[in-house]
Amino acid sequence: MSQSIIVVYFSGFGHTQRIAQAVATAAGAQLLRVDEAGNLPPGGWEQLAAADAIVFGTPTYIGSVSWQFKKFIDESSKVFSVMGWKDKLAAAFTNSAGMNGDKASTLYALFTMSQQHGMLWVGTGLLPSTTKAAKRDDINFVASFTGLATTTPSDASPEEMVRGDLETAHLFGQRVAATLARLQESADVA
Ligand SMILES: Cc1cc2nc3c(=O)[nH]c(=O)nc-3n(C[C@H](O)[C@H](O)[C@H](O)COP(=O)(O)O)c2cc1C
Repeated sequence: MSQSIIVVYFSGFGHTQRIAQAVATAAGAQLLRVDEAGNLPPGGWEQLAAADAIVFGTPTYIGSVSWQFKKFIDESSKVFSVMGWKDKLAAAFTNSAGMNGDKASTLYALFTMSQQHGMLWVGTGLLPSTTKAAKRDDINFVASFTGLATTTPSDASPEEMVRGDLETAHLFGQRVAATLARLQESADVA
């Protein structure tokens, strides 16, 4: 069975967009950008309705989702009212400047949103790199499990983003696609 995965994201300055691209490439997903006014392009809601999995991505701004992404989330209440995303897979990522930066607040907000929609959550499933020998370029150096968390120094361009974070994004995208494939295989057998 073919699978349709959408990575819907907002990015103010291009950093979260780079993560979105890495996740989408690895997942074989389409990208859908929430614009500066918090709107989807024409046909965006229909694309989401047709998807089997939706990966949500936003920078962390003042400890939570950007207002543009929050507007998109609030507008999804129309979908909620008919349980339009029920049983689709959901996953999320966020990028911020601080190693902690309260990224977890953003991921929990997205998790809560997904559960209100009745979606099925996929975490990172990646071991963290937490030993004395840990290096910044290691996989899941940020040690996030609920969703993908990446860190970009506040003065770094999108081109200067950490290679290990981009590789972690790649593995995360692969996990979403593999989870969806397993779910669809079980549905085919049943
Ligand atoms: C309005 C605003 C608020 C921010 N708040 C936080 C924050 O709470 N925690 C953090 O670690 N970084 C914070 N940052 C830094 C951004 O998360 C960081 O620059 C990120 O890479 C921006 O991603 P983008 O280029 O996709 O917009 C903030 C940046 C802005 C512009």
